[in-house]
Amino acid sequence: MLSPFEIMLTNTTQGVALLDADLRVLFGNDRLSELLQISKLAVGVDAKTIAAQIPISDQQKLGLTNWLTETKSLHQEIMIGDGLVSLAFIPVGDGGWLIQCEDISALARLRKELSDQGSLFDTALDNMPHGLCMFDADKNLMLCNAAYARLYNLPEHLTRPGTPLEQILGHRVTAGNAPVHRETYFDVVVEAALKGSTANQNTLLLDDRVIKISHQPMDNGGYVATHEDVTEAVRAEEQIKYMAGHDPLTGLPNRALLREKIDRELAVSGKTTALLCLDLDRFKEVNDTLGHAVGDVLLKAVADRLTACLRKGDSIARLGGDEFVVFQTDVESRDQASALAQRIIDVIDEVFIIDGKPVRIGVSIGIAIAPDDGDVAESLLRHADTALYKAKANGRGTYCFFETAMDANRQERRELEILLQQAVETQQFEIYYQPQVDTNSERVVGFEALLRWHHPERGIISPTEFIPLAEETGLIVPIGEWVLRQACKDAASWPTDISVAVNLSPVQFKSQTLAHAVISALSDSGLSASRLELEITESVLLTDNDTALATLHHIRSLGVRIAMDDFGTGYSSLSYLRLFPFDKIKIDQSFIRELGTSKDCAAIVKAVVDLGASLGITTTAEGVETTEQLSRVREQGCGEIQGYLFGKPLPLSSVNELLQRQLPGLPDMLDSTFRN
Ligand SMILES: Nc1nc2c(ncn2[C@@H]2O[C@@H]3COP(=O)(O)O[C@H]4[C@@H](O)[C@H](n5cnc6c(=O)[nH]c(N)nc65)O[C@@H]4COP(=O)(O)O[C@H]3[C@H]2O)c(=O)[nH]1
Repeated sequence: MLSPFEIMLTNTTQGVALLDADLRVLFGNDRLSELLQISKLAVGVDAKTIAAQIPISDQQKLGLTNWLTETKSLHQEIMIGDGLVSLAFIPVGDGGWLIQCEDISALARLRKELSDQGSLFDTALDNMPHGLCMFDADKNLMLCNAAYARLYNLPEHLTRPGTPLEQILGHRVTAGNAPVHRETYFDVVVEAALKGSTANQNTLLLDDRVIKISHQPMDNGGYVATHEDVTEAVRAEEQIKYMAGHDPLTGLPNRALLREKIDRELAVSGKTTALLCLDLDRFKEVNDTLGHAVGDVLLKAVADRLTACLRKGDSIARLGGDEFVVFQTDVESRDQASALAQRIIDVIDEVFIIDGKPVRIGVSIGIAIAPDDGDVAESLLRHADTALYKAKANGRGTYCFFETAMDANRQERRELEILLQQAVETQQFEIYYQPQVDTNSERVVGFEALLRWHHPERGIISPTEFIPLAEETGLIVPIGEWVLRQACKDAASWPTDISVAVNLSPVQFKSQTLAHAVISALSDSGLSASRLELEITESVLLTDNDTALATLHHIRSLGVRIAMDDFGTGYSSLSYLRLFPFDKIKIDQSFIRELGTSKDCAAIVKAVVDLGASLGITTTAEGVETTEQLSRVREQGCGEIQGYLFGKPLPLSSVNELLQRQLPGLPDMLDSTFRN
């Protein structure tokens, strides 16, 4: 009969055995045999015999036997088969021993899981690109990862849990990577985090790095923080911001930044300020002839000279191309703005030496005064630009203040620009032809094509009004090509001894398509090249001389004649006669008008005619209106005449009519119908 004690030991889930002082079994339950995977325990068996049966390695067995020999209390975990058991050897009162064995496989699994998780967590933490640290409520380090240590170059002993924040900071101060404003950072941000406030901020370090630090309070009264080196991102952002507000070539602020500055200034100061809009004169010529690289160097040099003209508080910007703006603050009177404008004109007028070559440009300036001409950047800029337009029209190299009346003119010009664009699209043009007459025979030998714009509401608009605009906007290129094609087509239907003269704008020479347009107009119309005459003014040869001359030679080689128009009105008409073999000189009507009154004019006309004769060039007198002028130019020896006396510019239908009347053998067919 088993005692209650034996019943309890027999049925417990633990393996249990009682040994006497000689380590012989007094009692052992089946659970112990099961856990140790040995045969049932018999009373009196020696513990060492039992140990020898346990299926463990010999080394483990030896360890166990040694321990039994030493008879010391022991608590050990042993792997037996797939399971883990905990084995305890506990002394009991009379020198005997209690063996207690428990299956701890489940606990081991749990431990393993935990340890796996722990190492996973450690791996994740140490492989995080950002630094992470946790501090407790007493500002002692709880943990930090490798990135945190790397970020601040912390030695290993300062990354151990328990390290005070003060020590870490002390090291960082010495290493030169503490926050620049460390009092603010530690006293304000860290203290706030310890009091439970979330914080997120970029912190500038002494070594110029920017660290994005996020603090999150924890339940234990401490905080967890992530530290990320965002130096590159912040620098890139700063760079982008800088680029958005600056001109990359000169480094000057751009329009957007200047507008911001002006608006800020105007909103607070209430003082008089001046806005000067600058446009470089002849810059395009430099760019076209010397190349963009020289143009760029010139713009930088201009920026430097302009900057040197400014006082403290003034600002400058480049709006693009050759346009600059100067904002002059604290202007006591208009004179101060005038003085600055004149100073700028003078310094830009001085020769620039670029790549060892002298380069001369100039500058035109439009000035708007705030608050009189506008109290926001937008309107000031617009008005200064309007004044600039006027300054350029006044002859460049000057400055001009904005006046209210200018706005209306500008508006009108803008409207005309839109209308002109529409005119090109809907073909509102017509060519009128003005007869050119042989002085001796008084017979028509050709016609000059003169463009007319029929606007549906405004009626006929004069070419003197729209040609300059067409040149500025570049519309002269399609318009000019149309004139060329149409004039050749019309002339092809006239008698073969009648030629047609077409005006060419300097802008057309820049388009590179001019020679091709001439060839195609001739071949499409079937007009012989010798019946086409192209009239150019000396301004064609003023800029980019070589390209224009090459185009002219190309066109002349086709058999087309080239005439110099408005001769005498430019500065160097005579010198251009040496540059190119012109076929005709057209003496400007201003000389003809004064033939009767000015001796000088008569002398000039005579000299030009003689010069033409010696060079084998025909001379045409333009603007002959009276019989007196006719007899004088005839006396001087002009070969051809053009003017209201012989006929005003006529529509094509009237030209055909006129030509029909001019039958061979009849000297003067220009009757009054065509003269008025
Ligand atoms: N007072 C007076 N004037 C006379 C007399 N005889 C001719 N005229 C005018 O003088 C201008 C002569 O043409 P231009 O000097 O080439 O000057 C032309 C020319 O530079 C330009 N133009 C006209 N058509 C074209 C064109 O198709 N292309 C280009 N690029 N320019 C053109 O517009 C200018 C003005 O043309 P229009 O108004 O037709 O004015 C014409 C003509 O009508 C006269 O006896 N007395």
